[in-house]
Amino acid sequence: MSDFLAAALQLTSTSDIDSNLNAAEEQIELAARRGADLVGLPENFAFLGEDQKKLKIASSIYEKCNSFLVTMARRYQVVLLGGGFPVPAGDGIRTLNRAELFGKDGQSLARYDKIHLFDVDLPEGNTYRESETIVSGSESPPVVDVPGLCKIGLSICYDVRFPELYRDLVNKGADLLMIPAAFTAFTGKDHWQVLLQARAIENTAYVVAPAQTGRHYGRRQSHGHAMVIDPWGTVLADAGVVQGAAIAPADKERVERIRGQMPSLKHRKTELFI
Ligand SMILES: O=C(O)CNC(=O)[C@H](CS)NC(=O)CCC(=O)C(=O)O
Repeated sequence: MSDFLAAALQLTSTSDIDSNLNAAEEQIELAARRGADLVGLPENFAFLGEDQKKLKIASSIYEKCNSFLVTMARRYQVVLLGGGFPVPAGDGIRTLNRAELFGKDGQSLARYDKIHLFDVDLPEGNTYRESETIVSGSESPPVVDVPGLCKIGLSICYDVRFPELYRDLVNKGADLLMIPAAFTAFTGKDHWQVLLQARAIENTAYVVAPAQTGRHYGRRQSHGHAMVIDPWGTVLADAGVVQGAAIAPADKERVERIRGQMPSLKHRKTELFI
């Protein structure tokens, strides 16, 4: 039996760091009490506010996130993903947007700096220019074999639209794909669940997708629906639109079983494609 419970947490983060971290701890504790071994926090869990404010206090957000994640992993004995937090980029202005996985002892297991930046003008009027405040990561995301769980691959939010990133994670052995997000309400209603299920089905892998939900500041509103999806593409848990968690069992053997039933990864003709 190598079953474990995976929790995709859902938050409504604002520009108030302390209250965001308190809300995050509350959900981590609830998930741990329900028996979760793997717990994911969404993108922007510690701060979701105006870009200029974020840049001004970036190093303090980073310090707080780092010690928070180490403390929470140890306190609640969970493998914990900080799904996206700013890390000063070294140019004194912008930041990296980092996801980092911590073990139960608080050790850092893997980290990933978001590659694909959300520079999009949405038809509803909102404009996003992530590259104005964030430097793109320069390395493909990692896969880490977490003892007692499975091989976990990292990604962040907008990455979900780039299937080649997940194919790379699966080529590196991933059984489970972490997709922490702050998906917009506008794109989320049409794209979020479809994209997540597609990534799960085409890679025959679990998807654990923590999410932001509701109104954060100004017109910024997130879609919610944090999810756990199995390697067949079935949604095992959906957090709806309130703060909380989607919690469901994951199991390495189930990945192998479903890859046996639907061996599409084995039928690839990679030699025909660039
Ligand atoms: O703003 C920050 O502080 C940090 N970054 C985010 O929240 C990012 C960029 S605005 N959000 C997304 O990538 C949403 C993608 C999305 O919604 C889609 O692909 O449709």
